[in-house]
Amino acid sequence: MSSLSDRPRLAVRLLDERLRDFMPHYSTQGSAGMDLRALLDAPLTLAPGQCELVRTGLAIHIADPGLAGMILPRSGLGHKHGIVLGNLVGLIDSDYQGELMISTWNRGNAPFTIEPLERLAQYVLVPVVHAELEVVDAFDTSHRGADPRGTGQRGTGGFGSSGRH
Ligand SMILES: O=c1ccn([C@H]2C[C@H](O)[C@@H](COP(=O)(O)OP(=O)(O)OP(=O)(O)O)O2)c(=O)[nH]1
Ligand SMILES: [Mg+2]
Repeated sequence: MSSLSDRPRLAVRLLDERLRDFMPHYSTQGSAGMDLRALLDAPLTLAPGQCELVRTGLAIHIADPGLAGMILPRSGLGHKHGIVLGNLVGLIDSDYQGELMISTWNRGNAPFTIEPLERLAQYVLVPVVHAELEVVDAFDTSHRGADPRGTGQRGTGGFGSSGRH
């Protein structure tokens, strides 16, 4: 487990004073994400199929290109109420300095009301590796991997090429 001092320190701007009492945090020692709250002045009802961009009131400048942020749905809202993300996953660039916005989509079949400052989604910090693309004429043939039972070849097979069972 990383000690507090080992953790990357991210600069955060609070774009609304209400956030001062509602800073995102890891709710347990093992939490992967910090919940993001809906910065709303009044309850927002999303009709089935409706998608709205919801403010968080937070700008987080990650700065380190070896890191990125991800905005992910909360499983309870997604599974029980159909409240997920209009972009499915939000990817936050390390050089983004704007407000974190949550594209909130009611994919369910009943209206759902989001309350001001309700925890709406979660923010996960992830490592990123930048690649250099090198153009080649052909690839060495690829195999399924180190598993000795994996006798087949992958090659260009995909999209279910290995069957279902
Ligand atoms: O759910 C999201 C997704 C993105 N962003 C912000 C941060 C991110 O760094 C920026 C751009 O996101 P992305 O690259 O996914 O969107 P784009 O449509 O490619 O926009 P751009 O042309 O600005 O890159 O928008 C959010 O606030 N919430
Ligand atoms: Mg982009």
